[in-house]
Amino acid sequence: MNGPNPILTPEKRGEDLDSALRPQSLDEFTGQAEARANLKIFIEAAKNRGDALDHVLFVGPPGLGKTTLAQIMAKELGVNFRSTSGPVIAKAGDLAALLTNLEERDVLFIDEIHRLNPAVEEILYPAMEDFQLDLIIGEGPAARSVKIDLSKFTLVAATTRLGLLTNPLRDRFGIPVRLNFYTVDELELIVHRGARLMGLGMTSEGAREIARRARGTPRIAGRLLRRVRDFAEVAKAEAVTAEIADMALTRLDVDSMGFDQLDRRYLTMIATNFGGGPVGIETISAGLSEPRDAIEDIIEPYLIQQGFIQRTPRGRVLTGNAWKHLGLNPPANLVATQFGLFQDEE
Ligand SMILES: Nc1ncnc2c1ncn2[C@@H]1O[C@H](COP(=O)(O)OP(=O)(O)OP(=O)(O)O)[C@@H](O)[C@H]1O
Ligand SMILES: [Mg+2]
Repeated sequence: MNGPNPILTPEKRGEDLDSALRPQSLDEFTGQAEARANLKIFIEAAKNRGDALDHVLFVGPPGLGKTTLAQIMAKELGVNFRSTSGPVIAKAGDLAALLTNLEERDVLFIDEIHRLNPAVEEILYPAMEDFQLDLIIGEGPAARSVKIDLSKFTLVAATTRLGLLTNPLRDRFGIPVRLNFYTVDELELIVHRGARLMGLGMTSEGAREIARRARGTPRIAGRLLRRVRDFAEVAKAEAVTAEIADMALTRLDVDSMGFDQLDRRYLTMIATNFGGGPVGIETISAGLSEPRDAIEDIIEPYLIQQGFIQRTPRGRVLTGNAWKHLGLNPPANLVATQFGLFQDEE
């Protein structure tokens, strides 16, 4: 198999599957403590003032809970939740239709806002700032501009790539929120909660094993949990033990670090074809036959966070951790610099 394993990628596929485990309130939401604490205060304050919450931008890798938090915010604010995504809004008129249908203080969620068409983005600026639409009606000499007042709404947007947002758009969000990979402890709680909701027996060791191998991502934890449940059921086990979890995850090709086949192909290719790097992203993309976006959005953030690769101006470089994990010998110059052999020899 060449492409990413659908169970293991943090990309959203079969979102309906995920939604059963989706937390429904800020208190039910595990992890992201800082973001949660801040949001709680801003929501409380907006509610007390009877005002719309300032616009919120969620930034972070796929599957960390951006959509979930956006839904929770509408619930906690007690307002309607309307949802769309950047690539779906083809023309300015599509966005205008959405905006004019919003009620006072509603939440409009725009996923993948970095993929908004520039003509659409133009009409979003005055909508966000002055709650007004500036529309051009008609074409040529008959064209005229009209202004339409909008309800005071809250735009909640999500992106995996802050760097792809234009500055004027980025500046219009009063509340930027960065989501980080979850700790193993947090994922363990999420696995326990998921197991409880599924009516599945779970030992702490079993939950820990799944949590350790979920790539810091609740969406992956949820998917691994479902597959582990299948194994547990077939084995007629009362509860998921570390052994059952390990057996299931090993079968799914999730290694001890939680890396899947694609992660390992990425690391192995840089090691064996490029001597550990530096190697450019385009070269990696061609070598793996995977789009550059997918590599930058899905594979690399976790490898960087775990200290397996570094992004340098000249390209990606494997660290000592990566060589060790692959069971390969790093080239001599890396040994010298990263393992501090020169100092040792003195
Ligand atoms: N803190 C959490 N606690 C428990 N489950 C969570 C948490 N965050 C996310 N999840 C689970 O992970 C799934 C994915 O979350 P969500 O769809 O919100 O991610 P996302 O950041 O919007 O991803 P994408 O960038 O791909 O849109 C949810 O369906 C939910 O079941
Ligand atoms: Mg989402």
